[in-house]
Amino acid sequence: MPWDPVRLNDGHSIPDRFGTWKLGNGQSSVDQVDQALSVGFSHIDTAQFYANEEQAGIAIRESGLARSDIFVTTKYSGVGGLDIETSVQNSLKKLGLSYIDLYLIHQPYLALPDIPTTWKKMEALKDQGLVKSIGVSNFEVYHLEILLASAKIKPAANQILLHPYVNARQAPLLEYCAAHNIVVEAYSVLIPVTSQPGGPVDAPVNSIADRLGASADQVLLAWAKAKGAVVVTMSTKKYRLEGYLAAGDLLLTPDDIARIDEAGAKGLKQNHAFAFMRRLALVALAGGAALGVCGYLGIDLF
Ligand SMILES: NC(=O)C1=CN([C@@H]2O[C@H](COP(=O)(O)OP(=O)(O)OC[C@H]3O[C@@H](n4cnc5c(N)ncnc54)[C@H](O)[C@@H]3O)[C@@H](O)[C@H]2O)C=CC1
Ligand SMILES: O=CCc1c[nH]c2ccccc12
Repeated sequence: MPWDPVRLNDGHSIPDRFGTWKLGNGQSSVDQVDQALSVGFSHIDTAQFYANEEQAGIAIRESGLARSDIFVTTKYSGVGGLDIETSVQNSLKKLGLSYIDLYLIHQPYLALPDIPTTWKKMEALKDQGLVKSIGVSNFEVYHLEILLASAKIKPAANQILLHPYVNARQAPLLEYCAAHNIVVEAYSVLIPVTSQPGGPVDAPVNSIADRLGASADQVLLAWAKAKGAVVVTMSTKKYRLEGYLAAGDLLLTPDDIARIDEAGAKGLKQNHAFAFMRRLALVALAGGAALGVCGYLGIDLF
């Protein structure tokens, strides 16, 4: 049973998720997107920067799915210093589509010369029918405050980093987005099993996974869903993609979520301590090296 589509503030809906960044591992990008669509994903998340819009377009056409059954997100990433108007036309051409479902500003620093001017350009794309919905990515509360102060059209979504180790830091942003009816899309939700395994989140996630007969990645996806986010994830492996879709059925209890949140917050403190110790070690090393050089050169420091 796939995850339920989420309603955006402009009346459109955003369906099941899949990302396309860093496709590889021997399988062509076309095959990977093809595989995701055949497994049941209907949302392709790409970006100007990912340089795989053409492959995503081929896979969409090869899938034989109706355009209305696929939701395509792409992003203005500032590639080549091109402006938004030229970038969106290039993305449409590469994707082979007449419209994009959701167009995002990839990072706030790309909103040049400023956020209000850039957002006006985004609104014009929607008015022209080139994109159905417009949104942002990696925007923090103060970026959204600037944007909303002059916006005629609210951003439909904000795609942000969200996993248990950044949950506490991102909580005010999640609250702000909820209060303004902006859907949060979460990326890198699986960090505790990909690049930061072995941290305090592992114990609750694994014990919840055992109880539910699920995998750790499924529990993390269900955790992000419970936070109200639409998850953007990916895998080159078919069994993982199927597992991601099945995670839509996992029901975490409030206690499960609290345990993961608490463990995630501990991880942040440990990371600070680790970063401090690493900085201390680097200073000691640099000091030692400087003393050594001075000694070698015969410079008397004391
Ligand atoms: N807007 C933005 O700035 C960003 C957007 N994104 C989007 O989000 C998508 C997903 O981003 P990711 O960081 O890759 O997300 P992710 O945290 O969902 O990780 C996906 C990776 O986890 C691996 N994985 C899954 N289960 C695993 C397990 N049990 N053990 C080890 N590895 C496992 C998968 O094979 C895959 O490579 C991207 O493809 C892109 O579309 C990603 C980063 C930034
Ligand atoms: O999406 C993943 C990488 C990424 C995050 N922000 C930017 C901005 C411009 C290009 C790539 C990215």
